[in-house]
Amino acid sequence: MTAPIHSNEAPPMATGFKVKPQVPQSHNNIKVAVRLRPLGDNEKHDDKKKLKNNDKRAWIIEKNGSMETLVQKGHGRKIEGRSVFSFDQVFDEDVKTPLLYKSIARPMVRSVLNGKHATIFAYGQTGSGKTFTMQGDGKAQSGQAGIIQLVASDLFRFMGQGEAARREFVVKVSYFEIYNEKIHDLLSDDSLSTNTEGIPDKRNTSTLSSSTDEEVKIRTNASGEIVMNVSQPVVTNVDEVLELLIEGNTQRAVAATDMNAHSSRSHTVFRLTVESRDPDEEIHLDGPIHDVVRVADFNLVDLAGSESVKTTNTNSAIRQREGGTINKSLLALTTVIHTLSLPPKKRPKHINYRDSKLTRILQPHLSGNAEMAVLCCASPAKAFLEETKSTLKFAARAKLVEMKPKVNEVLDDSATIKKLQQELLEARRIIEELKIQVQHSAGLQSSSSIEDSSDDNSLEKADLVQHETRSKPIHAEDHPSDSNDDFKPDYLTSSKQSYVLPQNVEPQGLEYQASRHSKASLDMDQIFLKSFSDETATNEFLNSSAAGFQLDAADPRVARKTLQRYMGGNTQSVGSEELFTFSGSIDDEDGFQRLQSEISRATGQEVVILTPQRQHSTNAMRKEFYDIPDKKNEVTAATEDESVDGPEVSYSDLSERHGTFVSSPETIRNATRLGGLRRSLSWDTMDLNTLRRDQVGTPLLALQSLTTRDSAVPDEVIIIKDTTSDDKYKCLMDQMKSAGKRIDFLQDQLEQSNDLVQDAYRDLERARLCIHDLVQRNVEMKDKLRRKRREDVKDSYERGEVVVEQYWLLKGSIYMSLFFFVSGGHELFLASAFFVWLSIETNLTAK
Ligand SMILES: Nc1ncnc2c1ncn2[C@@H]1O[C@H](COP(=O)(O)OP(=O)(O)OP(=O)(O)O)[C@@H](O)[C@H]1O
Repeated sequence: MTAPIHSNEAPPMATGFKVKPQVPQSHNNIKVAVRLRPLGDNEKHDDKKKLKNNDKRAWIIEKNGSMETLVQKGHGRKIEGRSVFSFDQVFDEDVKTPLLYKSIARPMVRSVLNGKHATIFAYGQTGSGKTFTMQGDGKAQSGQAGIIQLVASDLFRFMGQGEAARREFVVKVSYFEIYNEKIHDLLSDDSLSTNTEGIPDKRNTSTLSSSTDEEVKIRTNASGEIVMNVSQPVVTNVDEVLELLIEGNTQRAVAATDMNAHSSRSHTVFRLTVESRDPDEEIHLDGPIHDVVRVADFNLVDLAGSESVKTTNTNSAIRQREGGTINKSLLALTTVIHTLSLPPKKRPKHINYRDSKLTRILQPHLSGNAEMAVLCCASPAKAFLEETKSTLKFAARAKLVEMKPKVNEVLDDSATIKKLQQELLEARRIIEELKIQVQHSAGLQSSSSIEDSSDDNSLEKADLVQHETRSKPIHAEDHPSDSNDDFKPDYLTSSKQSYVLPQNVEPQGLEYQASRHSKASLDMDQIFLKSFSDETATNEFLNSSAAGFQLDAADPRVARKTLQRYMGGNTQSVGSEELFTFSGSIDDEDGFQRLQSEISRATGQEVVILTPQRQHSTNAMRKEFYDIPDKKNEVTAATEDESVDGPEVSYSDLSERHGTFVSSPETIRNATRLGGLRRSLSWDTMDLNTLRRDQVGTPLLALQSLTTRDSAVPDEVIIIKDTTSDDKYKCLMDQMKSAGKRIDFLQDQLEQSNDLVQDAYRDLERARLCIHDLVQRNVEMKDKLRRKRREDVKDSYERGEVVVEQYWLLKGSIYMSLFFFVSGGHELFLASAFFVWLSIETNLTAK
């Protein structure tokens, strides 16, 4: 065994060498460690000079502060970056992988569990020990674990420790290689074969590239992430991870070269994707709850060895081609690393990650959002001095690259699904509600159109309404027997009776039959609901909520409160003086029996009235609507402060104002006891109370809810109109109301048109001012123009005068000079010629 050349001593003074590491000590830089492998057998024996092992080595390791340094042996000048290289750690051949793992990779495992990406890649010349470092000796049952095995083991171990123990984890594995610039999924079903030993198969790489594996495509998704369609089995323990590693290895492109009997001819990426969520942590976005999920990838990259043709099998064209693409992609990696290592100011904006598949895949991590470590494997042998130097130079460059890993959190997929499902349900619910409303308003419209058709005679109109309603009784003949195929409601189909109503008893709108445990929904078309209360407030309330209840109450507040409480139910009035005379409490079974027989006698039909189930319903209702706990077995009595209907002024007051009074049995009982209400009828229809809060105000839904009730449901219910109701008054009220609305509308219109007129007037004013302004400016401009023109004319005139004068002077001078010339006055001729010349000259210069 070679003695470790790992010295903590100060560097030899003789060399005068002082290590000044250029490597920044930033915590966030790529971690770089160098691992020297033991001398190979051929390196030991191949030494013709019969040197001792120590002498065959080209490097010694020295410690310098926090850095470790590789110093080239016997090199005269010690220059950092040439013969001296400093790194975080340098491991000599005696150091076992677990030690290396502990100081370099273990902290990264914890980071990945916390949601940070991480990448470790093994770099170095072919045969330098990259695969050995990453995968150990590749055997399943061997003690020589590699980084991948150790990472997997710690990953699952740390999950159960500390903070991580609170979280839920999902681990997925993908394993792919880049061979001849093509990506192959090593875990895809069709590519797997079994090799229990896990030794990389010496797959005949001559056939590999052809067609055995389908090439995996890289694409960028909508959110800018790089995605590949590789298999990602979920693993739950370290054994499963190792099985996949072994399975994948059977597919790796490996071949024997002169340098390495199992030389990797491809770059491989073993990726552990760790997703985790804290079950207690959730956020609310637009209502629904979302889990926050941390997703981190741990890339364990075993690069193919950088190689020169001389050291590998040069005879094979395939090997040479492989070597070419390997070197090309390693060059791309080196270029990217080099660019990233430049100071920000010198760094180009665009980095060519797309130059190779390797850099493209590693781009998200290389670009900074990851913890990264480079394990540079090298041979200490003198024979590979240049190759090792090249590796160390790469390592030194990598050391300069700064990383900024962050925790990667996303919204849970399943939460997204949940959200969509909720949205779908909500949409369905809204559609159902809308359908019901449409059907309901269609019913109301048909009635109101009849009403509207006769404005003059409201009594006639009321008759029409009655006739319309009467003409559509719900009989068994209209609704053939129920079947599971069509969902015709039981209570619409089970009646075997037809109604022959007495003249003075008219069904007013709502007519239906119900039977217990009906499973179908109501046919909404058949239902016509109308309010005939003489309480304005109540009417308003009922109309606005499209409910079909009749209710009399002295105090509108009481009415409203009662309605709110009973909205899901069916509070109806049967209070006809002519028809029924009923006194005494009706909240007992006897009372109802008697009432029932009264109505039956009057109508000639057998009628079952809803039984109150008073205590149960009240308690349920208390709970549901008011959040008041059950008052077990307590009969609620109406008091001044708390009655079923809310606070009331006095019962005698009620009786004075309403000879016929409908309210809860309790109110009636108490009122009767006080002697105020002689002929009052009332019953509860608690069975029709809504099941849910959102059904309040939607009687049809409430009726539907009958179908799901376990409690006794009446077989038949007939709503009977009190013939004493003043339809005329009601119609007038309606008309008044609509007239009021119309007045309001016209008032609005008037106000709006007032506004419009005012706006138009303001605009007109503005336009007038503008025109005035323009006219003013026009006049001013014209004035200016006139003045200017006058001045110009004057100027030109003046200039013209000068020219005329000059012209005549010149002409005169010429004639004179001619005269003097002819007359022989030469001196005078010369003088006049000079004058001509002078005036011409002056004129020219002036121009
Ligand atoms: N630190 C080490 N201790 C013991 N043996 C080692 C060590 N490093 C490498 N080896 C051995 O050296 C040989 C070559 O190693 P390995 O296959 O890991 O090289 P490589 O860098 O992956 O080469 P290539 O790039 O060609 O795939 C293997 O037989 C391996 O067992």
